[in-house]
Amino acid sequence: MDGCHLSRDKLQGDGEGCDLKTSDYLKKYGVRLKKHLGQVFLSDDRIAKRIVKAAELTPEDVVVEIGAGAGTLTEELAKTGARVIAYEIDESLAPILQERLSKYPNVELRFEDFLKAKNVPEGAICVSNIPYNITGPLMEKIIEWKFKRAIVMIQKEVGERILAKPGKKTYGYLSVVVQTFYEVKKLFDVSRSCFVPNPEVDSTVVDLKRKPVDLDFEKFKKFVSMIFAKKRKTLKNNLRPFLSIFEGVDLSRRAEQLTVEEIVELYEKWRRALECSRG
Ligand SMILES: C[S@@+](CC[C@H](N)C(=O)[O-])C[C@H]1O[C@@H](n2cnc3c(N)ncnc32)[C@H](O)[C@@H]1O
Repeated sequence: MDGCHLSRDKLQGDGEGCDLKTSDYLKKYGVRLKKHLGQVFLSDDRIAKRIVKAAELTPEDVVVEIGAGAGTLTEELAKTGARVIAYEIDESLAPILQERLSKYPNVELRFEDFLKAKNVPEGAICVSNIPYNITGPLMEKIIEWKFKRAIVMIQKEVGERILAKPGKKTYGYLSVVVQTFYEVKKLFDVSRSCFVPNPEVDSTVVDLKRKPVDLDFEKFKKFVSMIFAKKRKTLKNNLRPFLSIFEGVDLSRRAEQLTVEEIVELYEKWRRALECSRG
């Protein structure tokens, strides 16, 4: 079959058959890909189209893309008419992005590290194929910037952790932190053969919808790290310095057995007690 095979649940590519636009641009500008920046680029714009379709963008929306790469996804976002702010840390990609995107006045390119970005519009929609080597810190940034929705392509195994329910082996810190702030849904898997170069892993596209939750994120992260510090130990063990706060609470379970709501309830108890003790 020519090109990437499209199926309902999984998009597969056959490498050579995929649209070579991305490779052509890289060749034209002599750009060498940087593994340490997680540079695996979509080589099939049908996947970019499918991601953008799922986002249901309108010209009134503000979209933030983390890691524009060679602009395959950015160009599809631009076509929706939404205001697109695309971050890219690697300035050597500027000639490609400028050639591909200069015809779209609704696109703003920001050549900076998204992890250090200061003026990200709060409450925007994030649509990104994110660099896999920094998925954890980027997910935390997505929460901090209060994106109202985030449609992100991530490594399949990380997707499983984000989507995991209590009692599953993959349920842990990342599942709890993300699911506290977002309703999470899997959209579809993408085969490794749809990227240049082919990564060693498959990908998943997940859809995150912001919940009306207002928590002190820094404190919450600290609490969740603490209860998952020794994953196989009970809450009693992990919360040892604070046992007096939890008198009368059953701490015989492990954090991985608790729902997100139960964890938020314990966190609120802990936070209130610490605030009271400080007067
Ligand atoms: C997985 S590639 C995706 C590229 C493109 N969006 C696509 O789908 O083909 C991730 C991109 O993020 C960029 N990147 C890595 N770390 C970054 C950071 N801290 N801030 C902004 N961009 C970053 C990389 O240079 C790379 O271009």
